[in-house]
Amino acid sequence: MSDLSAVLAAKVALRADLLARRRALDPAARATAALAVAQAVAALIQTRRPTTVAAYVPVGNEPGGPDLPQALLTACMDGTATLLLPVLRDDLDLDWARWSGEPLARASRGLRQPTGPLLGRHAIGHADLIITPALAADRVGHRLGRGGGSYDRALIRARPGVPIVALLHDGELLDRAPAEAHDRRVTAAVTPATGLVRLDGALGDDASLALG
Ligand SMILES: Nc1nc2c(c(=O)[nH]1)N(C=O)[C@@H](CNc1ccc(C(=O)N[C@@H](CCC(=O)O)C(=O)O)cc1)CN2
Ligand SMILES: Nc1ncnc2c1ncn2[C@@H]1O[C@H](COP(=O)(O)OP(=O)(O)OP(=O)(O)O)[C@@H](O)[C@H]1O
Repeated sequence: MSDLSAVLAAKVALRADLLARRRALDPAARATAALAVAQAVAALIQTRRPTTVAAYVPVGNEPGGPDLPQALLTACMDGTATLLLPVLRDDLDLDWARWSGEPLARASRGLRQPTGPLLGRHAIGHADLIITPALAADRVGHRLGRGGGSYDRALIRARPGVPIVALLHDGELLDRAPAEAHDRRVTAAVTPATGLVRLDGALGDDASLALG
């Protein structure tokens, strides 16, 4: 097997394992974990006082839970920051819309999305704090997503040096995760047990990895 197909196979196996573990989470523990993650991200917004936050709407068993956008909006409104949420394009790239609390619309893949005017793929470049979904991340910031490559594309447009924070369940911050050249790294993770963890294994390697 070539190195590349070994990495792809490792990603497929790890995704299946992580999704199965998420399905097995006890609902009460999941709700407690969601609250801990949402509170840690809200606290990060209150400390850093960003002007624009790009976040996401958790679906299914994803960390942060379904009420994450409202918790982040409340934290943003304290400091009058703008909250952007993703709108999945047909090509799996991400567009963005501002969200101020209006009802979210049901979309493909179980997603819930904002319905306001689309701001374009480059709107993520205005964010000074980016919150991403992930199935896992490792200590140097490699992020494993669902496999569409949406965030690999979107994060290329992030402003250099902006904190990029992946939200995880306990046990999803790994020592090492399989990674390919196109994988965009995150600079930090939040888990229910640890709160914010800086992933600085590649500091000095790329200024965009700094948590700031
Ligand atoms: N909440 C969230 N939004 C996101 C992502 C994500 O991973 N999570 N994405 C990351 O790139 C993009 C969308 N890509 C996605 C790819 C696959 C599935 C998916 O497998 N959905 C399940 C249903 C959800 C569940 O219950 O877990 C499905 O279709 O069976 C969802 C989103 C942009 N927005
Ligand atoms: N910059 C890019 N432009 C176009 N396609 C890309 C880019 N980056 C990654 N891809 C494609 O996306 C696919 C999935 O990549 P990968 O397995 O890293 O997704 P992921 O990060 O787990 O998913 P997601 O970001 O959607 O959560 C790959 O086939 C890859 O070729």
